[in-house]
Amino acid sequence: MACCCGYSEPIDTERVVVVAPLTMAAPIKVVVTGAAGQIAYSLLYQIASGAVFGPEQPVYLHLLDIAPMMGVLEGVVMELADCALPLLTGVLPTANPEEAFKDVAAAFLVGAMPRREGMERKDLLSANVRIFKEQGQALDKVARKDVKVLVVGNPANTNALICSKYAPSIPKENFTAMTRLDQNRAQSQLAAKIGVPVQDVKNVIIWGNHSSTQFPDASNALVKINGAEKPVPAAINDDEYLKTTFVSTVQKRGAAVIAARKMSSALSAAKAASDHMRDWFLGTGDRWVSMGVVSDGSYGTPRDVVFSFPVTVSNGKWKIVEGLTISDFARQMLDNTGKELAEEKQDALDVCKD
Ligand SMILES: NC(=O)C1=CN([C@@H]2O[C@H](COP(=O)(O)OP(=O)(O)OC[C@H]3O[C@@H](n4cnc5c(N)ncnc54)[C@H](O)[C@@H]3O)[C@@H](O)[C@H]2O)C=CC1
Ligand SMILES: O=C([O-])CC(=O)C(=O)O
Repeated sequence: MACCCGYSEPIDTERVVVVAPLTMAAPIKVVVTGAAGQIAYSLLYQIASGAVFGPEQPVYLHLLDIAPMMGVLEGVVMELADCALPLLTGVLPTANPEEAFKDVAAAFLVGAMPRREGMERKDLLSANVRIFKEQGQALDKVARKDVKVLVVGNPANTNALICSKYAPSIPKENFTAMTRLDQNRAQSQLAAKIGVPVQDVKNVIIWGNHSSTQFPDASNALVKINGAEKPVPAAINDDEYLKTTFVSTVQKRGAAVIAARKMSSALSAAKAASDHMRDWFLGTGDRWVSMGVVSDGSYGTPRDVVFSFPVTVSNGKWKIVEGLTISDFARQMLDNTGKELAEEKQDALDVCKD
């Protein structure tokens, strides 16, 4: 029950020095890498404004980038101050991973080279995977053991796997890769096709790799039409579309944005990163979301690669949705993306040997 001064309980002013309203939790430390880059420029505001960890959770932001970007990062720090955000209790800009990861509860690993037109994301592997080896080692040394790590930098699934491998003291379940942008793209395509608001479509799945082999799967998706829930395949009534145009549009959306913008998706990537981490911290209810997680072999997928599955989240723990029927078409798609992930893993391990 709130009392007249706005605090949740009456305060004994003899004993307590109040520096923040008692309804506020203690601040959590959150790191964003690649903090001087494109995605971070949209993401930082979302984190600091309360959209990710909730309107009652203050955050202390650790911003990591490489030494030559410290000047640019200074400008970002100025802008964060100029936002005058009540939940932002402090900012630490740094080029030192061990300083950046110290005691963090959440890590957005964005910093990595983006692809240019004509490249596949796995072409970034040799350049980027070493970053995730080094950052895994730093997380292992200094982060909280319950840190939730979201890898955004490409190739995201394999980078997340490598990061986890080099942070053996942190549970594997705490490392995830972002396929939420693909999920959001898929949901948006389906909503437009059916002619409903995007929030009325749910349970579309992204299986596998955040690459052009991913399988956007609408076979279990539901849509609300005139207040009643209906399977998406019945609402669209065009299996050929769902197996071809829908799949390839989502698979190639990143490349389409690069062709148009000459730079890769950033606004939508930041929104997806916020969605992913918010759902991981605050839960999903019975809604399914897609996350790249270390595979336990569910649905006949290769073990020990970071594979995107449908999950639900409660109490900060994700759980793979079980018992879905896999059609022959889906089987082929899952096998194909799983094979690519197994190959990427081998390539990444070879790079990390040096
Ligand atoms: N998983 C997904 O759905 C998506 C992933 N991406 C990927 O996210 C990554 C970042 O994209 P943008 O922000 O657009 O790139 P950007 O080039 O604008 O920014 C990247 C930043 O990372 C920094 N950086 C490089 N090495 C670093 C290191 N070792 N430690 C810390 N920072 C480092 C760079 O200096 C730069 O400031 C790319 O790999 C891109 O392909 C982009 C969109 C969606
Ligand atoms: O396409 C890219 O390189 C960036 C990305 O991962 C995406 O937009 O999905």
